[in-house]
Amino acid sequence: MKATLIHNPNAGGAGAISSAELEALLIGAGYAARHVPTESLEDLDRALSDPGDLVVVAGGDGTVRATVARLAGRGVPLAIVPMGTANNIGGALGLVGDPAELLGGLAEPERKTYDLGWVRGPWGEDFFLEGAGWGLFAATMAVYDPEAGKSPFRALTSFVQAVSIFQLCPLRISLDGEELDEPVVLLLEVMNTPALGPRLRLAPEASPCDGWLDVVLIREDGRVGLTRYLTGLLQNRLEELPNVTVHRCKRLQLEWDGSPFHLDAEIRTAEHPALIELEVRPAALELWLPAGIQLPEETPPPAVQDGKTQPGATPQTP
Ligand SMILES: Nc1ncnc2c1ncn2[C@@H]1O[C@H](COP(=O)(O)OP(=O)(O)OP(=O)(O)O)[C@@H](O)[C@H]1O
Repeated sequence: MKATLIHNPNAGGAGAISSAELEALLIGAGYAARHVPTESLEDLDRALSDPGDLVVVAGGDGTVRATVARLAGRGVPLAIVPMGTANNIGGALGLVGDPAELLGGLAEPERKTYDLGWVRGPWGEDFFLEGAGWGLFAATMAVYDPEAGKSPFRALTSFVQAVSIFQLCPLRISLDGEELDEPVVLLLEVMNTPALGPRLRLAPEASPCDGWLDVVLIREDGRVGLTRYLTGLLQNRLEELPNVTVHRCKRLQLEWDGSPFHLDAEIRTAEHPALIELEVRPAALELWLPAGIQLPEETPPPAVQDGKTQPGATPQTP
C-alpha cells in the first residue's frame, strides 16, 4: 500500500515531531510511505500529482482543506493527523491522541466517509469541510486575514473593526425549499462540524458523517448586547442566548448582498447581490481512521413528514 505523507511545517502544532519521524511511523504501520516536502500551498499540486493509495495529512484544518481541494474526484482516501491550532476537523472525528498512536492505528484502518458542504456562488463551485457563512464571523475573518499569522490581539481588533463597519440587513434564506421570514441576522453559519475557525463551537450537535448541515442563526436583538453574544461564543454557550436558532437541512439558498461570506477560512465577496446555494454532499470523501477511534455521538435527524424533511428549528426564547 503506497502512502503519500503531507506534513505542513507551518501549522500551529507541526513542530512537535519531524517529517522523518512521521514517515517512519507510517512505515511502521505497514505502508510504503513517502514524505513529499512542502513549503507552501503552491507545492501541494506537485506533491499530490501521484498520491498512491492513501494520502496522510499532518497539519491543521487549512492543510486538510488544501489537500482535499486537490484530491476531489480522484477517489484517493485521506487519513488525518491533526497538528494545527484549532483542529476542528480532527475534533469532529474524535481524532485525539499523539501522532504515534494515530499513525500506528492506521495499520488496521477503519474506513469512514465524510460529508462535504458544496456551494455554488457567483465565483463558481466550491466546498467546505467545517462551515460556511455570513455575518459577524465572516466580517471579522475578512479583516483578520489568517494568512497574515495568528494573533489573539489582531483577532480582537479585527472583531471590533468588523462590528463598527458591519451592516445589518434582512437576509432571504430558504432551508430545503422553505423560506424563513427574512430575518435580520448578526450571524448565519452553515455547519458541517461542531466548531469552526478558532474552535468556535457553534453547533455542538453537528457531525460531518450524518448527511446533514446544521444552520445556526443569530437574529438581531436590541435587548442583547454584542458583548453577550461574544462572551457566549467564547464560553461555548451561544445556544443558551435569546434569538439563537439551530436548524437542520440538506440544502440552503441565500440571497447574498456580496459582503464577506466565508467557506472554512476562505473569504468571498462580490460587487453585486447574488444567489448562493449550499447543500450537503453526503459521504463525498473517503477517510481512513485509526482502529478503535470512536466517532463523537451523532444526534438523530429531524422528523420526516410527507417525504420532506422539516427544518428542525430549536428556538431559544429569552
Ligand atoms: N502542505 C503545506 N505545506 C506548507 N504550508 C502549507 C501547507 N498547507 C497549508 N499551508 C499553509 O500553512 C498555513 C497554516 O496551516 P493550517 O491552517 O493547517 O494550520 P493552523 O492554522 O495551525 O491550523 P488550524 O487551521 O487547525 O487552526 C496555511 O494557511 C497555509 O498557507
